[in-house]
Amino acid sequence: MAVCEKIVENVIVAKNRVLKTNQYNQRDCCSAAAPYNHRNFLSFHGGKKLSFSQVDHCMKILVSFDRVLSAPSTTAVPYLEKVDFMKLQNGSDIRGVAVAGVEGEPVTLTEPVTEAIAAAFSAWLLEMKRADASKPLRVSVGHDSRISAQVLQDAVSQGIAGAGLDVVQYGLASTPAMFNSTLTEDEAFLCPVDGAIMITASHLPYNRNGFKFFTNSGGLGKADIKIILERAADIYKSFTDQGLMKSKRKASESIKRLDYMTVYTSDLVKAVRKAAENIEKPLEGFHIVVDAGNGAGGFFAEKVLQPLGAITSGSQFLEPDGMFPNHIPNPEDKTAMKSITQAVLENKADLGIIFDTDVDRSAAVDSIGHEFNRNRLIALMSAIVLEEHPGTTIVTDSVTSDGLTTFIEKKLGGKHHRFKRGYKNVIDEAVRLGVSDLLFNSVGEESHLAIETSGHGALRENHWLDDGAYLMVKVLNKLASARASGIAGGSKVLTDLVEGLQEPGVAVELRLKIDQNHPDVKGGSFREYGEAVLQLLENHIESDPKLQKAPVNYEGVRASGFGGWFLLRLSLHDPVLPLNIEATSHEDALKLGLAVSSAVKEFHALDTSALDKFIQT
Ligand SMILES: O=P(O)(O)OC[C@H]1O[C@H](O)[C@H](O)[C@@H](O)[C@@H]1O
Repeated sequence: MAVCEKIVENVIVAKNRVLKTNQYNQRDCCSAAAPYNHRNFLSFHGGKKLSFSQVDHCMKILVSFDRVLSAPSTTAVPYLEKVDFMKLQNGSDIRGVAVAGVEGEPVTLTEPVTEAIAAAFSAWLLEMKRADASKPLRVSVGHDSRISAQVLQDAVSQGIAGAGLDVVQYGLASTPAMFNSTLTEDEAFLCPVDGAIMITASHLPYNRNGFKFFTNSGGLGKADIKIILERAADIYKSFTDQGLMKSKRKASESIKRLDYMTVYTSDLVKAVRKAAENIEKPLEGFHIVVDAGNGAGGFFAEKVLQPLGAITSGSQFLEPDGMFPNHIPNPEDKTAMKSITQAVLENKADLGIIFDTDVDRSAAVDSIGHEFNRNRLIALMSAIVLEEHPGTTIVTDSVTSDGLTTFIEKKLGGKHHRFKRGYKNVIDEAVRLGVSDLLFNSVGEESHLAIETSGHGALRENHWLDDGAYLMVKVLNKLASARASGIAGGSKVLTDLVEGLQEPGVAVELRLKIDQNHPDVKGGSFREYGEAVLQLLENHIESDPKLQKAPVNYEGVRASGFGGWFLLRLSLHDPVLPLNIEATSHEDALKLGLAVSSAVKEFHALDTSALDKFIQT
């Protein structure tokens, strides 16, 4: 165990160095949170995974070390570090670094920060629901498979309990299940809850984490997240040792734990059975492999597919592992798609299904290895939805292909509304189209599907819930109903649905970074700088007869030419201008790349190396 002694020594040195921030954890070393922090830290100390017995041995030493250090103070908490809460906003989510050890990425999502955010959400919820004191509001808390999940779950629970609300912990859960818990009517499961918090950073690396918030009206938007973070900053400043201990005590006395995923998964099972005229096992005999990428989606094989009769052997990476040792859990990721495709082919399966870490994104693979992700997933879902709702509008993100528009409009008879990037933007737009209320600036246009190339998708029939698992339920319904009506051939029915979709020979996304420290940007914002780049590009297009500006476009600059198109836009979150290019041939894609390159060359704070490299190949 010499290795443990060395590690413990390192941990103690590290803990001493960061004692100021760590005192939060050491207020009560006997709580569940303190040893868990160590387990978390130890398990991944130095980037190497230790065995369970090594971790246990180190834990014993460290817990006694904590006993010596912990001496609860009754004064204010001067050791809490200054935090820029607004930097934690990531569109309609909150994201930060929750695990130390990656160079240049200091921890921003500490436990006190997390507790303050949860307390701020609780205060926001109390106002929204205009709650009276007679019946405390309930908030459900779930998490994905990240290694920081337990620590943050404890801190979130303390924030909620400290604000006087009831906490219901679901443990490992999916993001859509958390939203669903605000809609489920089942008092035995303490549902519906008034608010839900999902602890996740989706497909981001292991050291990150974050929060998504829901009420029965859906996920919170940007404006509400801003309000919550502003309030969290005030709460954080006013923390006292006594107050923090009180919230911890309240949480330990009042937390309830429930297996809500059983309710959610049985809803999915019921949805497939209902579509199959109440056959108990409509997927009997189908061989379907699932790839959960070691995220939270492993439940789909055992709790959805198997009860429906499917064979799931060959499914992979179902067990949660927050280090994501096999591939990034993200259907947009090429390696991830290659992995599930290989699993389908090796197992001679009928279908493959892949999820991201928190199961709000998904994709599929047919029996011969064709991928249904990005434009092909949208085409497939559009075909399914347009059979049910002829003529309906399909709302998608901005990076969808021209071929998809032709497919939806000419082959399927629907309308393609290409909107902005961002799943929340896409869903909100689909809702806005359908609401017949002038106040919402509605156009009274029917839409049943809002979907992104990222694999996020929401259906009107499912409360506009952004749910990768429900998208796959629709795919399963199609498989089952085709067989019930005598069509053999397994997933060929799906492949046939997307026949005629024109696919580009070349499709790339190049991400051009804006250097915020460059003298050209200093003093201004990267957004302003990015807007200036886009403006100049637009002027270039107008003076170039070989390029045509897209007549309708909601973000960035999109133009057609050379048998293809490009879109340059500002990233939703980062100081980056993502450039998407699609063309029939590599030469044409290069011409499009060159057009962008020559337009933006004067912008010295824009790192065009990815584009330069593309052009040179
Ligand atoms: O604008 P980008 O940096 O390309 O990021 C855009 C993406 O950000 C997040 O991952 C959201 O979950 C996606 O809905 C969105 O499409």
